[in-house]
Amino acid sequence: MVKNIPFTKMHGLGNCYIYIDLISRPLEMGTYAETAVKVADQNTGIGADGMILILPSNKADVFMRIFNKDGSEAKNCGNGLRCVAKYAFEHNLVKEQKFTIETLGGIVEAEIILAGQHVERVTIDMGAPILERKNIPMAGNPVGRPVIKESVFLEGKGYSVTAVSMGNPHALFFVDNIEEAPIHELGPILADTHPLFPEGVNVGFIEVLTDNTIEYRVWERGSGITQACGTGACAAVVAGILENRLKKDQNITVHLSGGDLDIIWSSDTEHVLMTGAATTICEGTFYL
Ligand SMILES: N[C@H](CCC[C@H](N)C(=O)O)C(=O)O
Repeated sequence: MVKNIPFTKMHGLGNCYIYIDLISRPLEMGTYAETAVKVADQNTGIGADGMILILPSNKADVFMRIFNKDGSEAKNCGNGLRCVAKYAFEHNLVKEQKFTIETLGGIVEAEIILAGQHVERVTIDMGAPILERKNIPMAGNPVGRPVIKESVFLEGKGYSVTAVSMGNPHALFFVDNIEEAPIHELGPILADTHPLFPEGVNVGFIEVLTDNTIEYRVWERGSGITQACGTGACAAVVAGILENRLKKDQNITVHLSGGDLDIIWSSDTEHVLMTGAATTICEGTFYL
């Protein structure tokens, strides 16, 4: 029996997902991973980088679950959090401009920034980055230490990598020219099945432009190259600070293919704050 599933397609700087509100309209959808693959397909589905579910939570105001294009579930999604926040506020799932969102990677705080009555931007307090090797997770030793500018040998070439988790894993490579970043060489081999990252990894490349602006590009675990990655932008700023290329407590503008994010790593709280746009593209019904 075909099921009609209402959805909202939204994007954060071009990183688009199919959002399904299971608070306003609880419904049985079968396996989420299979549905994510189906709706994300640009030929036989709606077309997106994945699917995001908005669910009730008993720990926060709402619960976000995020599935990549390949059906794999991630523990966090920065662009998704800003869009969930916008959706929840605009659909009266929350009453205040500040509220909490549960993710599999922990609970974050969202703050809606209004322009008149319009939700223009959203700030997410992403919490503290996770730096211990074993918690990225990344293979090798010492398990209890951060991975900063570690030499790795991949596909016959030497690279220097810093690893950061924002609830989901990121491998960060600094390059002199973002246009020449080896994204097609390293993305496919590292993102999903490399033994160095037992749960896969989002592969990010950064060019530092000034002491408060960087360019960032990404090959995402489970989705490939996307226009933007919010957790990746946060991880890139953290890696830049760990490598003494950027400074804490300073707003860093991250230029992504789809637009800019403002990121600060606060030394007071050790939390990373991410601010940026969230945009609704369309609403509709798909048939499952
Ligand atoms: N591909 C990521 C999830 C989506 C993250 C990204 N789209 C963001 O905005 O943070 C992973 O498997 O960890």
